[in-house]
Amino acid sequence: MSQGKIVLMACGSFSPPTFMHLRMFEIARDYIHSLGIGTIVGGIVSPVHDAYGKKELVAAQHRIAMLKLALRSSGWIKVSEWETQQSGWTRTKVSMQYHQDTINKCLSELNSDAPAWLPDDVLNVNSIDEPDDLAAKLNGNVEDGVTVKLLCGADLLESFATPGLWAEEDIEAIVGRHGLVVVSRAGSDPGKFIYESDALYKHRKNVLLMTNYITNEVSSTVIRRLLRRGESAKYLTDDGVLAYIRQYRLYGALPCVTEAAARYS
Ligand SMILES: Nc1ncnc2c1ncn2[C@@H]1O[C@H](COP(=O)(O)OP(=O)(O)OP(=O)(O)O)[C@@H](O)[C@H]1O
Ligand SMILES: O=C(O)c1ccc[n+]([C@@H]2O[C@H](COP(=O)([O-])O)[C@@H](O)[C@H]2O)c1
Repeated sequence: MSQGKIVLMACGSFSPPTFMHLRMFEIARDYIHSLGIGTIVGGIVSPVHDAYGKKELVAAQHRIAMLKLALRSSGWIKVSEWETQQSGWTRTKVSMQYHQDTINKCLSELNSDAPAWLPDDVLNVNSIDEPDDLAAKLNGNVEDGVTVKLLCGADLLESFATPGLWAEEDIEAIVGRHGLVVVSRAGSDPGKFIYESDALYKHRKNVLLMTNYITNEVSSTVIRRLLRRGESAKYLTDDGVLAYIRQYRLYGALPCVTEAAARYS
């Protein structure tokens, strides 16, 4: 059944962004399209505030600049600076609600200012109703407007069980009111995790699980490790991101030994 217009939102550190962070948007869009369970009208990457205080979290201005470099060829995924501009860390539920409310305000009020993070197609949302959506709307199965769903990897889903990290009522609201789209690695079992959580099990219709069969062990940790050892991180993230890291000397990156050798040989 169609779930109407969807904007996928990924939250995290993105320190630095990897190809996998962005690849998961493409995987999710294809999957949702192929099942005919909604129309993806945009994607938003929302880097966390500096106050989140995770190890090796470089300043938001750098993480935003790197994300923009990595996304310069994307027509549908935008970076939202909103979380990083607040006075402190914002819980994910609050951020999702803010982005959803702002999108729907832009859609309903012709003269409202569109924020820079608004994906281009969102404003065409009323003109791209698909037959399935129209039918579902007529049957009262789909609400007008856009729903922001949380796009995440299985590790973020599993962090829901870390004692004291997420508030129970926030998990309930994120899964119940918005919905989750989880990209997991072959071999991990997020279905079991959902089964074992009362809140997730209750709203399991709102959790879409996708297995990414293309090996995807690339993480920010891996890139940082390679860089501080002076090894090549090429093809794990955008060349522009790597050039930016070197320009601003982030993550203790050493000059890449093999690249330098190739240049002078
Ligand atoms: N290889 C991957 N496959 C699927 N999802 C991923 C992958 N890497 C990161 N993600 C997801 O991207 C989002 C942002 O993650 P985050 O910024 O913590 O990246 P990370 O690479 O895991 O970082 P770090 O290595 O610094 O912990 C999370 O939802 C996370 O689950
Ligand atoms: O909203 C919450 O309660 C909450 C609790 C823990 C983590 N989060 C979010 O989850 C993301 C975790 O990012 P990372 O890099 O630690 O995997 C980051 O965007 C946090 O704001 C959110």
